[in-house]
Amino acid sequence: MTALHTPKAPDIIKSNTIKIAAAMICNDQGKVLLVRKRGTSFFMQAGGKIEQGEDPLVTLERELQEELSFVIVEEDCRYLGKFSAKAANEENAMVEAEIYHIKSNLKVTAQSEIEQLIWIDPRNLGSLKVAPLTRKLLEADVMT
Ligand SMILES: Nc1nc2c([nH]c(=O)n2[C@H]2C[C@H](O)[C@@H](COP(=O)(O)OP(=O)(O)OP(=O)(O)O)O2)c(=O)[nH]1
Repeated sequence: MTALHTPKAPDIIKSNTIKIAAAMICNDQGKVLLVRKRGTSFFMQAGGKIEQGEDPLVTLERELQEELSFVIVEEDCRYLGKFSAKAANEENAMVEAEIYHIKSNLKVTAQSEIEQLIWIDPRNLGSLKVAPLTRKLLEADVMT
């Protein structure tokens, strides 16, 4: 009889990695836009899952359009890099994110799956419930 293979921690992490593209949208006052998706409690960056073989910027364009009716202006958008953290809304999963910095002073409105959006001061998160990836990026001050 063959023994059942019990996955070790790194296997679990590898098989439960959610790949996303997300935006760090900042305005001239140094505020950052965060969203809270319907039925969830964490505030996070707008964005979503990258489809198989998709260019992350194409993912981000689609997600920002869907979530905020926001159209990316190429010269205001800068790739910051790939970052990972524990996933916010799922047990035992990691999120691996392609992060883009976007400068914008446009008034945005929550669409479809977005229940709430807020502009926050990244130096003063207070007791706000912020997703681990977003907290990591804000604390690392990746925008500067
Ligand atoms: N957009 C986004 N998702 C994040 C962040 N941090 C984090 O853990 N996640 C997690 C939450 C979800 O488990 C997953 C994103 O899934 P989603 O459901 O929002 O993406 P989506 O709109 O493409 O989803 P779908 O309904 O089309 O499947 O990544 C973040 O900062 N931004």
